[in-house]
This record gives sequence, structure tokens and C-alpha cells, in this order.
Amino acid sequence: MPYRDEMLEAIVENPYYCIVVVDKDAKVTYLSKTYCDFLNIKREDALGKHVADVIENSRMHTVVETGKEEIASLQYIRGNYMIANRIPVRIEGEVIGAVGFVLYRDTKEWMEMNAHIKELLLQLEHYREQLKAKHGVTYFLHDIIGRSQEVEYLKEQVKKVAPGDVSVLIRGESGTGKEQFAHSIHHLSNRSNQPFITVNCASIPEHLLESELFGYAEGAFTGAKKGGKPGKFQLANGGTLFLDEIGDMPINAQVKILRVLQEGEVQPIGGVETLKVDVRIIAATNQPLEELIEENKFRKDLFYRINVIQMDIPALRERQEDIHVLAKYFLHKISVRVGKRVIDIAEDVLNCLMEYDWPGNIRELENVIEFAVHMTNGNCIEMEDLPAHFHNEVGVSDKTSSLKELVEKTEKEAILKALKRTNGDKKEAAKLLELGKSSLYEKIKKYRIIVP
Ligand SMILES: Nc1ncnc2c1ncn2[C@@H]1O[C@H](COP(=O)(O)OP(=O)(O)OP(=O)(O)O)[C@@H](O)[C@H]1O
Repeated sequence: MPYRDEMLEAIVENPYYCIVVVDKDAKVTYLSKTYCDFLNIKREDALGKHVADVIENSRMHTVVETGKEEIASLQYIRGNYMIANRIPVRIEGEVIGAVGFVLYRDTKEWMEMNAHIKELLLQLEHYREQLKAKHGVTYFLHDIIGRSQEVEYLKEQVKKVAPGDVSVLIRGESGTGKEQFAHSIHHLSNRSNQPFITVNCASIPEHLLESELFGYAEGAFTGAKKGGKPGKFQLANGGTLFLDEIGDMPINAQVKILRVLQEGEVQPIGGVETLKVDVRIIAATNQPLEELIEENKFRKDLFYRINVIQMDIPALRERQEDIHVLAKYFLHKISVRVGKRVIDIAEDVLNCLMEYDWPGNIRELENVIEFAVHMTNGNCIEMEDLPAHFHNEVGVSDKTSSLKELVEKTEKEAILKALKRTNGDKKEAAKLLELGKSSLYEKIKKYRIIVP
């Protein structure tokens, strides 16, 4: 046998890969020995047969029909999921057949092959979790992705304001990354080895907010825990208290917070003693606080107290240069997490993402990429992998005001459906929609949805 043929045979007849070749009618023209052994079939019995009659759940015929490759696709075979690549073979542009490789004969083999990477990822996750459990911090400055001037400027601002104890008010629409910036400020501050405590002022019922913030003494009310309970101010002592959605804070609680900030001490509900606390405040809102002040819904004195430094996070639609990098960043992060090899985003998909309005900002972009990674059969995200509202029929690429209306309508319908499915349980509905609880509350308010 000539050297080249011997070489080719050694490559395809290796004991690690199972290889199948089909012609344009999806009839098997070649099946490697390893594959024959794996399927427990004689090669001469397989040749010339339709691939679907030889290999369980094969999709080789689909690849011949569509001419589209399928990379790292899961295939259930002989009681196991194996991982396969299927690639169409073309001559002068015409599909004349396809070749399929089984990369791993079962997911266990794949797991073993990936064990060293998985081990590192697990270790990383473990240390992050430890850090989070200790100080409540999950994001650092280098986790803030973006190459727009706006993001560069904000990162510089974080570096400048972080070291002092000055209060920061972060403003921006839902999902723009306010919490992520707050974490980064804490991490770069002198308080970074002290706790970072978050209070979502919109999601805590008004009657519980004060005990959440200031704690309560033993016997303060019926049902109070033995020994009392520390409030978020005490828990954040020495560190940072992040007051998210501060615009939703009831006016009574605002008065009390202001007092704590001015006097540096809290009095737990039902308690007689006051406790010294030293906290740095970072607050966030997407509400027009100035208007709330006019309407007497927000205290002017508290506004001045928290608004020493203001950071405005622009909406994603106002910094389109970030869309590409963020999309690719999420693609990598999500495909590693779900164990699917999706490495690229088609040009028309990127253009479509650029045209879109992103009412849910970066959180929505992350969800869209997650959806697409799960939907795709190949190693590149294509238009058909995007959620339905991105397809051209709904006019995603013409930037008209009707697009906004359409998105809002779809969003409202999705929320109504989720609330119906969860019998009005907002927490469960937020999970179902992969939305932050506070964003769901906001949208319920925005669309005036009556929760069933
Ligand atoms: N610049 C960024 N780079 C990478 N990920 C980002 C960035 N900005 C936001 N994210 C991600 O987007 C999601 C939403 O961010 P975050 O919760 O900080 O937004 P938010 O403005 O606080 O939202 P909300 O007002 O609804 O609470 C998070 O998963 C966060 O990790």
C-alpha cells in the first residue's frame, strides 16, 4: 500500500475515534473498525444501508439534506449519550455526502477527558464561593466587560472613588450592571476584607423593611426570634451596605436610615441600647429621584446624603460598541458552563444584536445568548437560534418606535404567562423568566399588571 494510503488508514482506523461516511443518499460507504465494534455490527452488513438503519438516532442524513455541520452534538446511542461531529462533504459547492466522528463514546469518557479542566473550573468556583460567603462579593473590576468610552470612564471612576468612604449613588436602567459596579467599588476599597451586604428595598415588604435594616431585640414582637436578630446595618459593620432600588424605600424607613447615617448608630426595634455602626453606603436606582422628591416620595436630605458621587451607567443601546464583546464574553462563559462547544456568532446575528433596543440591557443579552447556546446544533450561533422576537418578521432590524412597542408587548405577555403558571408567585415567575426579582417588580409596575 502506498505511504499516503497507509497513513490515511492509520488515521481513520485509530482505536479512539468512531468514523462513519455516507453518500448523498445517506447510505453508509465507510464505517471504521472501532465504530463497528462499538455498534457490534459487521462492516459488510452496514455498507450500502441507510445510515438511520445502522446507527441509532443518527442525524447524518439530516446533515446531507441541510448541508449544515453539527458540532459537539449529543446523540443517545446504546443506552448512553455520546458526542459527535457531523460534517457535510462538498465538491464544487454541492453536497456529495457527509462524514461523522464520534468524539467521545459516552459522556463519562468526555468528562474524564475534560477532568483536568473541570477540576480547575471547580477550584475557581470553590474559591469564588468562599469569597462570596465571607464577604458577599462576587464581581471584580475585571469582570466588567466593555470597550466603549463610557465603560472605560466608569472603570476609572470606580478606581478613583473606591478608596474613600464616600457614598456613591449608581443610576441606570435595570440590568445595566449597577450591582456589579457596586461590588467592584467595595472590592477596591479599604473595606474589601469586610462584608458587602445587599438590601433590595423593592422586594422587602414595607412592614419588614425596618427589622431587616435595623434588626430587633428579643421579645420585640410576637414571633420574634430568641436572642433577637441583627439588621443589615450591623451585618455590614466595617464594610459596605448596598441599598438597591433605593427609590422604592418607604418614607418612614428613609427617615430612620438618614438618622443612622448621621449619627453612626442603630437602635434595633424593641431595643433600648443603641449600637455603633460604621458602614459605607452605595445606593442604586433606576427611578428619577428628583421627581420623587418633588412628589414628596423621597427625602431631599437623604438624597444629598447618598448622592455625594453619582455614577450613571448608560443603557446598552447607548453603547453599542459593547454589544459584540459582551455577546462573545457570554458565549464563552455559557458554553463552558453548559459543556457545549459553541465558539462563534454569525455576522448577521451580530448585526441583529446591534440593531436591537435591549430594554432589559446586559441581563437580557446574557439570557438571549444562553437561549441560543441551548438551541444551536452547530458551533456557531445562527439567526434561527435566537428567540422568536429577533426574527425579521417582527421587524427587529428596522429601528422604529413600533419595535419598542412590540418588545414591550411580548415582555408583558411573557410576564403574564409566567405569573399565571406560578399562580401569582412572583419569586417563582422571576426564576422562570430568568429575571432578577427587582426587575420583575419593576416591569409589573411598568405594565400595570394585576397579579392573579
Ligand atoms: N459590563 C458587564 N460585563 C459583564 N457582565 C455584566 C456587565 N454588566 C452587567 N453584567 C451582567 O448582567 C447581569 C445584570 O447586572 P446587575 O445585576 O449588576 O444589573 P443591575 O443594574 O443591578 O440590575 P437591576 O437594576 O435589575 O438589579 C449580571 O449577570 C451581570 O453579571
